[in-house]
Order: sequence, then structure tokens, then C-alpha cells
Amino acid sequence: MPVDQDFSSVPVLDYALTKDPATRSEFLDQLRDALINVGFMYLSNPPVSQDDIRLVIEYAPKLFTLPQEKKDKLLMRNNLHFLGYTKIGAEYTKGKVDQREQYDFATSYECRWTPGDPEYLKLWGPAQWHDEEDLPGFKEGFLRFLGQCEELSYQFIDFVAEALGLKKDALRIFFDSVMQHRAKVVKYPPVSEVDSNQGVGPHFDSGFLTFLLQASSNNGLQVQNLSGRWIDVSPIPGTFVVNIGKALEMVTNGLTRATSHRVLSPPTGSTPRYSIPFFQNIRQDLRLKEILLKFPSEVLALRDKRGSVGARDSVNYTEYGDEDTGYVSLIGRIKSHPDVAERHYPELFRKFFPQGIKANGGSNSGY
Ligand SMILES: O=C(O)CCC(=O)C(=O)O
Ligand SMILES: [Fe+2]
Repeated sequence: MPVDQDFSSVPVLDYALTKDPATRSEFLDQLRDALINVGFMYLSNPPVSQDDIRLVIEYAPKLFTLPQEKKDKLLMRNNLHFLGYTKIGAEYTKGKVDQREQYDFATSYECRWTPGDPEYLKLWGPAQWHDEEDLPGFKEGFLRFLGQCEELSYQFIDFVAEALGLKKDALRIFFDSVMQHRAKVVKYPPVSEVDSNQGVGPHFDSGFLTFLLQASSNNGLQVQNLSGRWIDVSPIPGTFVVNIGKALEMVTNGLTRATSHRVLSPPTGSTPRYSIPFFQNIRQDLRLKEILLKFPSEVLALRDKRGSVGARDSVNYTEYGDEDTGYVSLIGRIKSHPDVAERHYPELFRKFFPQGIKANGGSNSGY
């Protein structure tokens, strides 16, 4: 694509347009363009209660001001499902330490792994929560918020199918009737308080769609355009930022773009930045290469007009296609959280960290 047609800002799509038959196709046209050419968009007027959005944003800083020993009780290192609290310094992207503190939560789910099953079934299981008296109302409010994000993620995937010229329910084959999706609450301290400005290093998300709430007014999130330039995604109150993961890019044959993104730490003297991403998972037992979706030629022509996207700073998900999606996700988690892997997945840990954690660090985020 000629550089003058490359994106220099992230488009804003208004979900209210989907409600009226007269404006629905306008939404689908904007969505198609954003999916193919940008890979990122803001979504205004999302079907998620603004009261619940305000509620989870209000709780975000409180999760981190709890005494350290309370946070440590929920350490992800002690959790088979990679759920819980991660201190600064324990997470890596492309072998470099990310300067962020975070909790990984998830929608409700009981682990289904039993001996003899694939190990990746251990990835899904119950989240860890603080005692009710330490954060009254948080668990209930956050789960209510996650339920709405989940519903939005299914509605949105149907719009993605339609925008790409597929049947409305064509992408539903990637979901089981019972699924687990994940979400995080993240804190990025100012650069003066941490070791580098790598809030999170350049990466692609791994699943289908990500819905991100920017929970403070700080800049910091950036996406890489087709020519490799970093573009700011400044917070717009009341919106979600929606982006595409590697799995969706793969099943759409590169039609939709998983776009490389990163977060720079807030500058010295700034308040911390907070964010709340929701990650839409897909079934764990699929091999993406075996699933062929057929797109209309006029839609494929739009991809060809865009051209192929050159190498990005991010790591790749080359395993997708040949392995079960659950295994690919597990590898992503192992590389991002080697301390969890060392404890709960010793064989895979040795495979990916033959010299131990310190020698080669982790290698990607993926979430
Ligand atoms: O915090 C953000 O704004 C982005 C986080 C992100 O990209 C991720 O965790 O995958
Ligand atoms: Fe991400």
C-alpha cells in the first residue's frame, strides 16, 4: 500500500449504527475497512452498561493499593491456570521484562482436565479473587462486566462475519457452548519508578478479538501501521478499543489484520496508567489450518489492494495451523510467564527455557 494511504489514526466506529437498519450497512462498511486495513478500532456506544464501565475503572487502582501480602496471596505463580496476580518483573515480551503489574481474571469456569487429557485443558479454570471484605463488590461487579463483554464479543464476531461477506453465524464454529474468556486489570507505573519504558513490548494478541478499556487518561498504547510507524491510541472515555488476534487473522487468511502494538510507560511525574483488556478465546481443540472459510472475491480483492504486511517488531505465532489452538495458547502463556511454567508445566518449561529463566528470558506476550 502506498505510504500516503497508510493509516495515521485509529477509526472510531459507533455501535449505535448497528441498531437501525438504515445505518447498519454503514457500520459494516466501516468495520470491513478497519478489519482489513487497520486491525484496530475504537467502539463508541458499546452495549455494556456505562455504570459497570465506571465501576471497574474505579476499582482498578484499588486492586494495586492493597497490601503486598494480600496481592501475593493471589500470585499467578501458584496457579495452574495462569490466573492471578503478577508483580512487575515476572512477565516478558520478546525476552525483555515488561514494566507492568497485573491481575489475570476470567469468566467463571471449572477446570475439565483429567489425567490422560491434553495438558492445555489445564489452562481454563477458576480465577483467583480477593476476599470480599478487602474489595467489597469487586468480584460481583467485575463478573457482571465480563458477562457483558462476552456477549458483546459474540455479537461483534457476527458483524465481522457479515462485514467479510460470510454468513452471519459463520464464525460461531470457533466457539463451544461453554467457553472461558480472560481479562486483565493492568497498572503501568511511570518510567521513573521502573527499569525501562517497556510497559509491554511489541506483540500480537493471540486469540480472536480483544476489547480494551483504557481505564485512565494517560497515553501510552501505540499500534504499528503498515509502514512500521507507531501511532498513538489515546483514550476516549466510554469507548472500547477493539483489535484482532493472530487466530482470527489466520482463519480469515490474512484478510483481517492482527496489528502489532505496545505500551510505553507514562513519563516521569505522571500518574500510573491503567487498562482492562478482555480477550475472546476460541475452542481449544481446533487446528486452524484444517478450517477453510470461503470469502467472496470482491472482499479478497481488498486484501490484495492492501498488500501483505511486512515483518513487524512483534513475535509471531508460527505454531498456529499445525497444533491445537489450546496448545498454541499454552505455549504463549509459558513464554510470557516462565515462573508459572517452571512450577506447573516442568516439561514444557525445559523445552522453551533449556538454560532457565534468567538465561533467555521469556519470548512473547500474546495476551
Ligand atoms: O494496556 C494496554 O493498553 C494494552 C495491553 C495489551 O496489549 C495486552 O495486554 O495484550
Ligand atoms: Fe495486546
